[in-house]
Amino acid sequence: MPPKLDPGVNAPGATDPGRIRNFCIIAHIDHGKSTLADRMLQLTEVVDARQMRAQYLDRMDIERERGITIKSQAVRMPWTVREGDQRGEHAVLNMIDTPGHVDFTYEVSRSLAACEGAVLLVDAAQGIEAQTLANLYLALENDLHVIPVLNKIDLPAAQPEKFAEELAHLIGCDPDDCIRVSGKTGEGVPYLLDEIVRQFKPPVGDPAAPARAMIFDSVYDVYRGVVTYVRVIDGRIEARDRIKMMSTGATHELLEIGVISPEMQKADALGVGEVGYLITGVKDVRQSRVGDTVTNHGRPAADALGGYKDPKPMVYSGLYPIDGSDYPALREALDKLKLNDAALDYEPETSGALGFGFRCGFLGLLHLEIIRERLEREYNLDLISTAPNVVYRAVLDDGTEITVTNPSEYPTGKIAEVYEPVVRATVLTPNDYVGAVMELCQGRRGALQGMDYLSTDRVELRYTLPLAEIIFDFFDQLKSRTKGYASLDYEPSGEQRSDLVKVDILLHGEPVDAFSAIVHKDKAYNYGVNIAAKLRTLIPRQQYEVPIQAAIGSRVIARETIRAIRKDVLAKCYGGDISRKRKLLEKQKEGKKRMKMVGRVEVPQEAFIAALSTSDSPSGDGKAGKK
Ligand SMILES: Nc1nc2c(ncn2[C@@H]2O[C@H](COP(=O)(O)OP(=O)(O)OP(=O)(O)O)[C@@H](O)[C@H]2O)c(=O)[nH]1
Repeated sequence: MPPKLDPGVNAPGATDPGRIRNFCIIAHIDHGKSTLADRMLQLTEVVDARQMRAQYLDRMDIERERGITIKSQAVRMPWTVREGDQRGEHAVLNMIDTPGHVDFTYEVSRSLAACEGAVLLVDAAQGIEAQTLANLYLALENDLHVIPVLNKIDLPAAQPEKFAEELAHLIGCDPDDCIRVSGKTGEGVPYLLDEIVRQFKPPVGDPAAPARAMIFDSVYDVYRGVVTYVRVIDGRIEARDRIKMMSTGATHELLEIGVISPEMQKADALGVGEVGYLITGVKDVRQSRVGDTVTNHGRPAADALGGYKDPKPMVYSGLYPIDGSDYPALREALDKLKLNDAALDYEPETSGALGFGFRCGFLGLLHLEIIRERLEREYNLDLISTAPNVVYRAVLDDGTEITVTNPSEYPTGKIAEVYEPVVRATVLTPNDYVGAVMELCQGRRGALQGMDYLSTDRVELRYTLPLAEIIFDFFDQLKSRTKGYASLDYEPSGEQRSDLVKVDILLHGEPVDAFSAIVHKDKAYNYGVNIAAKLRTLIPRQQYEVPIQAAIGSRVIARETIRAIRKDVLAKCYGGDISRKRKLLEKQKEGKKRMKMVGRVEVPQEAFIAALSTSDSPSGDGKAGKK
């Protein structure tokens, strides 16, 4: 690829900040962010038509297949204004791609903090959705200038006039200020690039001050170690500097710095307002954390930039290899994934039912799914994951506080108070489904905080909901009750005191740790009945009667019984050859090996997998599984 960077005034490290525009594109999922980014890469000639492939910036296979962006990237694009009074002006655009999913809100907020402007992209056939709003609020909180853009105007179903009204109403501008584009055909995109130069402010910073750069992403590369993406706020970072991470004080030798356009290109320095990458040879993204400030070791800045937060897992789940001998392989795979994922947290745990595994912490359900899929796909592991749970804080009678990340470790008795995490959720729905949405949220212990009409047929509902109630099938339920029209976004919003209990499931009097769940008192009965009924259909009959009980402490709340059978494999075999009998007995023994012994009960591993893999949630409104 020929370098497209102007070696003169626009060279990295020598660029006048006045020419730079740092921006991001924010949009609801599927509103066409990646497609628009592709068109921009092409129009600015950073990628030529021959090399263009769809979603150029989404590098991970899983991302490409699912069409979602997980990791943000930054691309430097030269652009010469084509029209208007600034015609002919050379600019350097840094497009910072932000992840689109709620699990990664913190990463989104850091990417936004690296920009001066945001292109708010809305599908002209769909209109505003929940994530459009959530992202807009985040952009406004970060003081970004917002350019409203309606995308997909080439679609016959597009209604740009209608949605321009809605969008203008939302951000308080004139409907004519909404730029209309098609990321697919490229229509309107050059004009949008011109407007980016015109409307967004160039970065400001003190070139003479000690260097300060904010990390907005860091990724692990097998060949190069950790690649850290930064935006320089003040001063200058030179290729041979020794740098210091301000949150930990760790120092590193710089091996390389440069910009992405759209592949890595080495540079001598990065100056005020510039966006680029650093490589130091560290092998673990934890040493180069999103939100941290990089400064010069020899001449350090006095204060770090604000906004740094440690990533905190919100959802926990146990991951167990189906084949116990894969345990070391699972450990190795997790160690590798951790290098690239500062938010992944795990520690070994043992389950009576599932054997050796790991308790893993994730940012949310999508994060869990991605990690699980990568483990299965990239490392060839077959895994069972236990039902995800949130983190509870329990205060005991004697005032001790404990954090519970695993329901089976929930203390029995002596609990004074329990707190569970809550989220602030925004649901956008057409008018007709308001009732259905409210019913769902109420059923999940939601508290209505407010309701606004965005237009005559679109309503924004704001709820606080326990996180535990939405991590299972809330989104699926929302979609099915609104025929797919409602959209959801949420963000953590502290914790609340709740009436929670632990429900244990006992097989033949022995608790099965993998099925313990912490649920609201009112839903405990449903959960118990559902799981007991499901297990009854999944566990084969044994030589003796096996009770399945659901219990809170020592109080049994539900019971099912697996009736006894007496299977005499030799029954049909009277007389005859002894070797035939032996063969039958051997065969029976083989079959028994595949069972797991849980206490005195033999449970086929498939029963666990089946019982854990349905969408039935501890919120208790799922139906018992059928065989
Ligand atoms: N007709 C038409 N389709 C478009 C246009 N832009 C995007 N699409 C289609 O819309 C779908 C979603 O586009 P993406 O670019 O993947 O959307 P995205 O916002 O990046 O999605 P996420 O990365 O999942 O957030 C794809 O099938 C695109 O082909 C457009 O201007 N016109």
